[in-house]
Amino acid sequence: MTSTNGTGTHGAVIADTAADQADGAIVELRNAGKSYGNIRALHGVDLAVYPGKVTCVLGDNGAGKSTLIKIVSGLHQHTEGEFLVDGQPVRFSTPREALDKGIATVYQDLATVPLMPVWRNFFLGSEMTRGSGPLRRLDIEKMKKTADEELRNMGIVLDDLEQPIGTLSGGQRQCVAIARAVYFGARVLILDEPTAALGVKQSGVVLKYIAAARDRGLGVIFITHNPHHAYMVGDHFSVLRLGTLELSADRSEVSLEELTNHMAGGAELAALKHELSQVRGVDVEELPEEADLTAPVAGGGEGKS
Ligand SMILES: Nc1ncnc2c1ncn2[C@@H]1O[C@H](COP(=O)(O)OP(=O)(O)OP(=O)(O)O)[C@@H](O)[C@H]1O
Repeated sequence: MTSTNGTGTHGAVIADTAADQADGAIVELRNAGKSYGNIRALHGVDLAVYPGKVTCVLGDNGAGKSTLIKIVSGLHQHTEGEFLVDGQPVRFSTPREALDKGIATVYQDLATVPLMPVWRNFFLGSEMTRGSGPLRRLDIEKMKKTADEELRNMGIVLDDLEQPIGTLSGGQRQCVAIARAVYFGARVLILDEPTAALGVKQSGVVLKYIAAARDRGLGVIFITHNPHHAYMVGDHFSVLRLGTLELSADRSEVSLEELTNHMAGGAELAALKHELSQVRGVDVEELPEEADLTAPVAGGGEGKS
C-alpha cells in the first residue's frame, strides 16, 4: 500500500502515466480525517483500493467505518488529508459525483422496492427504454433479458426474475445489488457490512459474489465486523479503532488469528478477562489467553506516514 503515481516527474510520456495508473490505486486516502464539529471521527487514515483486490475495513462500533465510506461515497467531505481518485485529488459534493467516477455503494438496507420484480429492481432509476418522444416506453423484454444475463454472468441463478425482490433471501438481494453495480459500470464497489445480518450459509454466498466482483477487476471495499469473513476474501486489512488505523496489513503480513486478536481489542480484552474472573458465575476460560491477544502483528504500521 503505497502512493501510486511514481515520482510526479513532469514530462513523463503518456503511456508511462497510463501504465502507472493501471497498476495503481483507483481510490486512495492519504492521512485523511473527518471532524463533525468538535468530534474527530476519523484521523490520519491511509487506505488504497486497487482493481481486482478486496480491501477490508474492520472495526468495532464507533470505530469510524461509516465515516470512512461516507467520504469515499460522496456523502461527506474529508476535513483533513487527501482523497484521490485515479491519482487526482477529489472532493465530492454528492454521491452522484462518486458514482460518475465509478464508485458505487451497496448499503446494508439495500435501496430496493420489495414488491417489484427482481428485474425491475435491477434497473430501478436507470430503466431501459425504446422509441423516442411520445412513443418512448419501457423496454421490458430487454431489461428482463439483460438482468438475467448479468446475474448469470456473476454466477447468480434465480428461478424466476418475475418474483418480487422482497421474496429473495437477504443474501440473494445483496448478490443482485452487487451484480447491478457491476453492470452499471462500477470500478470500486463499497459493501457496507453485507454479511452482518446473515447466517453462515448466506454469508458464504455473498462472499462468493464479492470474490466474483473482484475477479471481474473491481476494487472492493468490504466493511465488516467479522475477521473470519474478511479473511476469506481480503487482500488487505485495515482495522480502525477510535477513528484511527490500528492495523494496515496485506494478507501475507497478517494471519487470521492475529487479525481476530486485533478486532478483539488485545490488551483491552485481556483486562476485561481479568475483571470478569472476579465475578462469580462467569467462565473466563472460554475467552482467549492474554498472550494470544497481545501477540505482535506484522505490518501494523504499514501505510502510515
Ligand atoms: N453526524 C455525526 N455527528 C457527530 N458525530 C458523529 C456523526 N457521525 C458519526 N459520529 C461519531 O463519529 C465516530 C465514528 O462513527 P462511525 O459511525 O463512523 O463509526 P462506525 O465504525 O461506522 O460504527 P458502527 O459500526 O456503530 O456504525 C463515533 O464516535 C460517532 O459518534
